[in-house]
Amino acid sequence: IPTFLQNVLQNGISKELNTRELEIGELNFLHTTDTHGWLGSHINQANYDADWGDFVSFASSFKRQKVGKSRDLILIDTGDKHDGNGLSDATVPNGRISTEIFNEQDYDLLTLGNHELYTAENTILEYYSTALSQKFKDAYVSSNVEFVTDDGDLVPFGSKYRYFETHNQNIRILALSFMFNFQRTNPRARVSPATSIFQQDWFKQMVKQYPQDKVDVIVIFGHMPITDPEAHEINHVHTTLRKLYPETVIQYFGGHSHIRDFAVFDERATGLQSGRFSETVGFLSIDKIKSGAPEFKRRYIDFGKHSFAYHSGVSRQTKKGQDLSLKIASVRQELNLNEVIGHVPTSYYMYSKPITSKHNIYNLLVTKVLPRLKSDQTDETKSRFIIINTGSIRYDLYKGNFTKDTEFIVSPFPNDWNFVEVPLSLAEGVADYLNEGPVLYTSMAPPGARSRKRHPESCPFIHDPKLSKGYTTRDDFGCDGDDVPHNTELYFTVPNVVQSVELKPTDGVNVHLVFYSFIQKDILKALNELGETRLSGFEHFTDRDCKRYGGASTKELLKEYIRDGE
Ligand SMILES: Nc1nc2c(ncn2[C@@H]2O[C@H](COP(=O)(O)O)[C@@H](O)[C@H]2O)c(=O)[nH]1
Ligand SMILES: [Zn+2]
Ligand SMILES: [Zn+2]
Repeated sequence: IPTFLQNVLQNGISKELNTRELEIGELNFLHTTDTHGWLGSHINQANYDADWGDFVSFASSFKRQKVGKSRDLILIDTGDKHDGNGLSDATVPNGRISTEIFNEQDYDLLTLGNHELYTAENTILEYYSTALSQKFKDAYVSSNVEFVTDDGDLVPFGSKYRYFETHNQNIRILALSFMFNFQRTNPRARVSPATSIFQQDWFKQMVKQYPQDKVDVIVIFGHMPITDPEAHEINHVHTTLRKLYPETVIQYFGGHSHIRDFAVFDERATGLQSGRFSETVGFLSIDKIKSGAPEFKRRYIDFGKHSFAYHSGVSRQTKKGQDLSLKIASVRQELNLNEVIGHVPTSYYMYSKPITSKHNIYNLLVTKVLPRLKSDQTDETKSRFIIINTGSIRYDLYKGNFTKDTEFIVSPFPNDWNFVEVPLSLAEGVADYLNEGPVLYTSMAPPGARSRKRHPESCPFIHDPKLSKGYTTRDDFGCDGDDVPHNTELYFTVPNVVQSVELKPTDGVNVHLVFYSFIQKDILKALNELGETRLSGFEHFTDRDCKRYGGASTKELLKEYIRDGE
């Protein structure tokens, strides 16, 4: 048999033989988060070859074939539904068409992420098209985010909580949803710190109406990391809830940090997080709910046709799923997402290669792409430092066609360039300051860059020719969470910012410090802290000193670089 066929046979068979089962219990959950517009599958990664039509088919077939009528299933999503893929970002406003596709999934509980809060148009779209929709008006919960109406009134963003009984076993569920303490909302929304809601009247009333003896499971789902080494927000929430409901099973579903994660909070409470970009469907089951000794099982399902067929026992799509896949394909055509702009000669990675490697995407940007930036506002005779936050890059750049979709996938944010003229002695210290100092105002690194180090020991290194690269997740239950075993991928740490430096033989001592408007507050903070320690009689820089630099976005510069070839 030809080698390629041997590989397919081996891989296919080994995948079947090695796929870890879902341990179905009394109460079961499927969870997605941080999908960021990835509803059309991953063309460059076979592990994740399912689209949203496949996922809609899977949920329905899994519920019918595996969960059945004697047990219950709850579908949950925890936000961040655009910014990162052409299907969402190539429309105005972004998410206009992808929201309709996303909402075809029959979620029982859903909420928003911080990416629904950066711009007013996204917030308004999310509120009216999903939170208030006929389909989701009972399912949409946000306990600490409020919407600002046209008249300036603050109203709940969906329901503050949801109390319901499951369809088959009448398990009594009390659901609340929290956004992390996100402080960059646009004027059409307000986020209150999660723990502040415990003092609010509606919450006290809810506890009175639904005390412990009226609730079997509390579900806390939201755009908040399950593991939060810096702020411990979810742990503070758990401490208060456990005081109010000392015996009740509490199940958390988190998001935002883009990792597969599972945490044990206590003997009756666990938390699950299900990755990013439709690479994962999180599965969780709870058994012996009323026994006082509940049993939790978790699984991270590769968002792929093999996994969906394996776990549901059905390989054919439902009619609804099939129609949705056809719609996704036609929307991709309509938006020209397959239009080839150039060819990427080799892959460039965010995490899998060290920042010094020419196969690291940040290395590519600072050495080849950012120096192409041309200002349309000022001269370029001065030396210049161009600083970007690494979180502005969202995905590896794979060898092969660079399409219109690739632009949005790799660098979706608009990112205007600003600059400030500063002494060289300050400019040369800013990047190190931002990389070594505390997180100032903006989380600048890519999501998940910090959380990967949660468990000091990682899982045993796997390198098996029969397996493909993919997630090998270590969590509080160990290293068997992923449904398909994969070869270990290396992860190298990513700094908060990277910079390109162009020193020119000019007589002046001042240089141009160029940066994204998105991180202006952090840049000014760094400059002023450095100025105070390094320069006597130093006067603080302010927003007034920052000017528009103009020029093409990183997305445009990268496209031009690829189109022009090496
Ligand atoms: N340069 C920019 N970076 C941005 C922008 N919006 C977000 N980000 C970065 O993304 C992550 C947060 O992503 P999430 O999916 O986990 O919410 C964070 O690192 C931000 O720095 C932007 O407009 N420009
Ligand atoms: Zn996200
Ligand atoms: Zn987020």
